[in-house]
Amino acid sequence: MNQNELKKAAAERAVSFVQEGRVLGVGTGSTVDFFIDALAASGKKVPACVSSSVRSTEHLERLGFKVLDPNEVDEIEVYVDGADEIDSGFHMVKGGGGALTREKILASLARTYVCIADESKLVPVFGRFPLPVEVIPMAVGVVSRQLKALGGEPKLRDFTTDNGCKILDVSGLQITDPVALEEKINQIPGVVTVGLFARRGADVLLLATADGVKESAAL
Ligand SMILES: O=C[C@H](O)[C@H](O)[C@H](O)COP(=O)(O)O
Repeated sequence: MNQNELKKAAAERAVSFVQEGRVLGVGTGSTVDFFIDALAASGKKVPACVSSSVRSTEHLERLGFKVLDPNEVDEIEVYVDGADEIDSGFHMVKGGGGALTREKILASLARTYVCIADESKLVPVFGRFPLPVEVIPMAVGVVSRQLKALGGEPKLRDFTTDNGCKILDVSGLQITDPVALEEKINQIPGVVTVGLFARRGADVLLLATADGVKESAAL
């Protein structure tokens, strides 16, 4: 199976976690695109979704789903999203698609976070994928200097987020304590969100491997 087939397999398995009659949280990315298609094909009755990006909202609406503003929702039963890297503690690096801030907001509203990924995303230690940091545009310079002081090499992505902000992709960081680093980077003035999801990681991991989709729950 190639990587897209694995992503699709994980996405299709996630449909079984969707609770009919409850608002569903939907993340962003190529794996989530497969999930949205699989959900539509399943015929499951979802009264409404909340989405972490314009891209996913448009995809959902095209397939006939109602999408609510998160301000209209107090809690999401299940949130389905992908990851760029995930470790054995179900912490994640996210933001390859630039949707990290809205993803973190939806994750905070969710009772159950279901992460869907192919096996290449499971890592012993974060760092292979550059860490995305969403930044207020006028703070790109100052935040870059602070990230360099932490040992990182920030690179400005040629991209503007749905929130009108910029993204610094930071390589070279030693991410041995994801919870501590998430807090530290979030405290830099000008940072909107760091793409480390450590304080609130996933609850369920659906990891697609050559031997099938492996399902595990956080301890
Ligand atoms: O901003 C995007 C998200 O964090 C995605 O969940 C992440 O980049 C994984 O994307 P993909 O499913 O395309 O590998």
